[in-house]
Amino acid sequence: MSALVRVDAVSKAYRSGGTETRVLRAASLTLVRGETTSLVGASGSGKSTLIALIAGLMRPEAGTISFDGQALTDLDEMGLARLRARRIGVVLQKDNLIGFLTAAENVELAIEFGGGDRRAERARALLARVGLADRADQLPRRLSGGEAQRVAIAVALANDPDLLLADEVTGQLDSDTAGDVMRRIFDACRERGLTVLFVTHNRELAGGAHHRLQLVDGEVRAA
Ligand SMILES: Nc1ncnc2c1ncn2[C@@H]1O[C@H](COP(=O)(O)OP(=O)(O)OP(=O)(O)O)[C@@H](O)[C@H]1O
Repeated sequence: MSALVRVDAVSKAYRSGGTETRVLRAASLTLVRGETTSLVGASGSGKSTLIALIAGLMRPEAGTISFDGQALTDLDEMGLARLRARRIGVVLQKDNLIGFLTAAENVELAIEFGGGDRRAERARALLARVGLADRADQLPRRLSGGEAQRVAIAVALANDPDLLLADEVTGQLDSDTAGDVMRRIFDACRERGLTVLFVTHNRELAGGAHHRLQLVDGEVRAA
């Protein structure tokens, strides 16, 4: 069991006005290479904060996060952006797509950021993989919620990342569509050796992961 990501004793608080909200207190976790990990926790418990820290979109106040042996604190903003573009796919609850670009163009842009070639061809192949070959030329507003999230998965997988971070990707979907979206994520994990961390409020979906974690009082525990 080798670790792709190690989060060690990470703390984070938000300050706005004169008040401080302490969200994470010495939170630690390991993401095992090629395996899925689910993260549950009450609303406001810090799940999105933890995802943002692992994605390098935010920095912790204390503690360390390492990705494939590299400490994120050793990277500057450009280094973090490059790491995200090439090795980490992120899918959020909604609004993952650029509204004035078609599904295919959204995927092509991600491939371009990652420095990839054969963009049009690869974008269509990725969309076909998530069952959307016939929706490639649609703008996001013409897609259903489930279709838009599947395009977002294609975007996140565009550069064949090592890690997929999925923050409540199925939160707004009915349970059949949610199951379908998660199945596609699990398939990618199996087929490509992708490592996945996904946040969900759905206990059944959480139970399908190799490893199950929960956030309680700012700490990560086994669920
Ligand atoms: N930018 C911010 N400024 C101030 N407080 C914030 C900020 N972002 C989040 N918070 C607060 O930090 C806490 C944790 O937020 P976070 O979004 O990480 O929780 P969550 O577990 O993902 O919640 P949910 O399940 O509702 O999405 C909440 O109390 C939230 O109000």
